[in-house]
Amino acid sequence: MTPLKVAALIPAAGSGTRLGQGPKAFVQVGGRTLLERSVAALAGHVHEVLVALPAGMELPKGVQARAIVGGQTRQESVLRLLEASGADLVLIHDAARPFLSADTVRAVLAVLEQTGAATAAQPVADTLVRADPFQADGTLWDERVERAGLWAVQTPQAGRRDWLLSAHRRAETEGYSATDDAGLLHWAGHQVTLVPGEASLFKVTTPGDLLLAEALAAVWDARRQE
Ligand SMILES: Nc1ccn([C@@H]2O[C@H](COP(=O)(O)OP(=O)(O)OP(=O)(O)O)[C@@H](O)[C@H]2O)c(=O)n1
Ligand SMILES: C[C@](O)(CO)[C@H](O)COP(=O)(O)O
Repeated sequence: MTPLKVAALIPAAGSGTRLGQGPKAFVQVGGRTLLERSVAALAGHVHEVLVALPAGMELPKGVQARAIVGGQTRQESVLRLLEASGADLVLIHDAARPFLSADTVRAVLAVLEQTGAATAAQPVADTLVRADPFQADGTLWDERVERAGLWAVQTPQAGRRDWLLSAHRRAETEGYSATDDAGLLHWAGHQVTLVPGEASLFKVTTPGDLLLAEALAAVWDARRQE
C-alpha cells in the first residue's frame, strides 16, 4: 500500500495588527523569526511544508519550504494552501505559534491517522465570564460561564485534505467564516478529536505575548542544545 503523504501548511500571511511590528511571521524572538521556528518544528515530521506569505514577501533565507501568496483572511490563506498541496493528510499550524514540540506534533499525527480530524487544545484553567453586552465599554461582569468541559483550541489542526478542502469550499460558497479549520470540519459534520497541547503553544498576538516569547525562547533553545 502507498504510504499516505502528509504536508504541513503554515498560514503566515497576517499583518500583525495587534502586535504592531509589521507582518508578524517575520518578527524575531531569540534571533529567529516566528516563521522559521514554526517551519523547523514541523519539517522533520512531514513530506512537504507549504507557507502562505503576505503578497510581495519572500521566505527568510534558509527556510526549506514552498511559498504561496496568502489571502485577505486566515481562512482564505488556508484554502489557498489546501489547494496548492497534493498531500493526503495535512497539519495546519499558525506561524504565530512558534513553540511547538515534537511530542505534540507526534501526538496530533497519531490521532489524525486514526480519525481523520484532530486539533491540539488545552483545557481552560481560568474562571470564565461573559461581559454585559449592553454596557458601553464591555467591562461589566454579567454572568460566569461554566468552565467544566471547555478547551482553548490551538494549532496544529489536522485533517484529511479532501475533508478540509470540501469544508473550506462550502464555507466560501455559503459565506460562512470560522476562526479555525477544526471548527470548519466540525461545522461540515466531521468528528474532531481534541489532543492535549501545551502551554508553550500560545499564539503571539499582543506585545505582552512577545515579551513572554522572548523569555521562553532562551529556555526553549537551550533545552534543544542539551
Ligand atoms: N490573511 C491572513 C491572516 C492571518 N494569517 C495567519 O494566521 C495565523 C493566525 O493569525 P493572527 O494571529 O490573527 O495573525 P495576524 O492576522 O497577523 O494578526 P492580527 O489579527 O493582529 O492582524 C498567523 O500565523 C497569520 O500569519 C494568514 O495566513 N493570512
Ligand atoms: C486558529 C487559531 O489559532 C486557533 O486558536 C485561532 O482561531 C486564530 O485566530 P486569529 O484571530 O486568526 O489569530
